[in-house]
Amino acid sequence: MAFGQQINNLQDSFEAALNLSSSPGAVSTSPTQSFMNTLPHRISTAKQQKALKPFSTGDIKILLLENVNETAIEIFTKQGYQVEFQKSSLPEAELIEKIKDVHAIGIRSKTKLTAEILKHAKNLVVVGCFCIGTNQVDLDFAAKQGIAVFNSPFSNSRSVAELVIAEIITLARQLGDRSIELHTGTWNKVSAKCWEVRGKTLGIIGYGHIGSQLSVLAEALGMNVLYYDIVTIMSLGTAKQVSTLNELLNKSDFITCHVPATAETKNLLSGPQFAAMKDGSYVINASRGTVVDIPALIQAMKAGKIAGAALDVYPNEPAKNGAGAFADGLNSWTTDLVSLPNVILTPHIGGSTEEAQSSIGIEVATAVTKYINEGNTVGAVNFPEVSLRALDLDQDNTVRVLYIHHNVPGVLKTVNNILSNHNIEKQYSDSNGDIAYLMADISNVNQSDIKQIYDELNETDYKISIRLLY
Ligand SMILES: NC(=O)C1=CN([C@@H]2O[C@H](COP(=O)(O)OP(=O)(O)OC[C@H]3O[C@@H](n4cnc5c(N)ncnc54)[C@H](O)[C@@H]3O)[C@@H](O)[C@H]2O)C=CC1
Ligand SMILES: O=C(O)C(=O)COP(=O)(O)O
Repeated sequence: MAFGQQINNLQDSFEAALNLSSSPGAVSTSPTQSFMNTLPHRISTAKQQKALKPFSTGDIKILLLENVNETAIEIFTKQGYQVEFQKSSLPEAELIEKIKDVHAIGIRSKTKLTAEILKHAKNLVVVGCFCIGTNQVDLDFAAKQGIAVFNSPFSNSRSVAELVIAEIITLARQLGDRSIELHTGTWNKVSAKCWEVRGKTLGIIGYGHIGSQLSVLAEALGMNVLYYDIVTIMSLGTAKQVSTLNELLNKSDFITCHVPATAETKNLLSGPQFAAMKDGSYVINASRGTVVDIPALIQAMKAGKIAGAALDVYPNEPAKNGAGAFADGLNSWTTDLVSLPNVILTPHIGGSTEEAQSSIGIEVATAVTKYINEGNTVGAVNFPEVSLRALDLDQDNTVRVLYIHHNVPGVLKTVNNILSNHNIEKQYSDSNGDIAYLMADISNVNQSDIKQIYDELNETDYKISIRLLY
């Protein structure tokens, strides 16, 4: 089949690019490591009770939650990692138990990795968010623990944009209501308050990956597009950026949100914003459940101000699929919302297509693997982006030093002094806020040197986490 073949080719090319062959050895530690770690490549900071020995991919444990795509499972399994897969997210207590043991975790939008949970993650080096949003992870806390976080910044943006196009027409033609009526035997052929979308104005809040794709698709349908964003962005097609949210609200027939969940976007659309919209306008939210104040939306709909709404995301979302999962008081307004006409409710499926999930699986699993095997952080969302070309395993006695540290003066001098008896073949260092990351390949290192280098680096005050790959 053409689609399947395309996916396989994509995976092949990713793997070719990665050259995911055997892994170097490694030792590592971080201040949060338990006194006595159980894994061969982790040694205690205080007492080096484990012999330093080459790292084996077979020791790496990965927990995959929320039905992460099989493309990711394949990549991790091929590496020889130990992979545990769960279809849903986990209750907090179970997550804490499981996260204590693993080196990598793969999640989607549902699993919250708060500081409270991450502080139990004694062996964790990397989080893979198999989605776009990363608001579910405490990124700063993770960085301070030396845990890199990766996501897939655009693999599902087209899927979301297409869903929103479908919703615009569905709302304009009241398709949801007509379909429900006919399912229950009622023939209701009406044209009142049903519209073409051609010539109408779409107002996009957040003109990023999704908002800008949507803009192109909407223009192809003959819509005029306005957008509001906190940064100035060049428009695609003939879309126009407006300088205030209010201007967008006043002028648009359809308003759709594509912003991240931040303190600033919480209840971005609430009572005053609904009041500022044109009478009979439509509201769409496929970003995050915090962005639209749903009780205020219900009020505006009951008052006849808003003619329809499509929601894909909610402040509280069920942990797993199943009858009754949404209607059981998870959110106080559910009964009110479902009783309104022309409201489309979808269970956070904006990015849920075969194409998106497959390519997200490949992209994030590839980044996570490159970090575990090579220390490469290109694409990390909470770390400095550092990369050196793959370690040459044929070159004897070469060690890659991965040194994550607090971003303070004097670190390079100290670290290079420690490495100075060896030839530094390559070195790269970068910082991101309080966190900095140094990667160096050094040659002519024997087994006893490895231990000494490790011990000396481990004594430095500003280290967060150290791994030596060989
Ligand atoms: N329903 C679903 O299944 C999915 C939902 N999403 C959500 O959609 C959001 C947007 O995704 P992308 O377009 O890929 O993100 P993006 O980062 O490419 O674009 C977000 C845009 O919002 C702008 N922005 C941020 N704060 C703003 C504010 N206060 N007011 C106006 N604009 C603001 C940014 O400047 C940026 O241009 C994600 O953060 C995620 O939460 C993403 C994928 C799937
Ligand atoms: O990519 C995102 O941010 C999404 O919201 C999609 O989330 P999901 O992978 O469907 O849990």
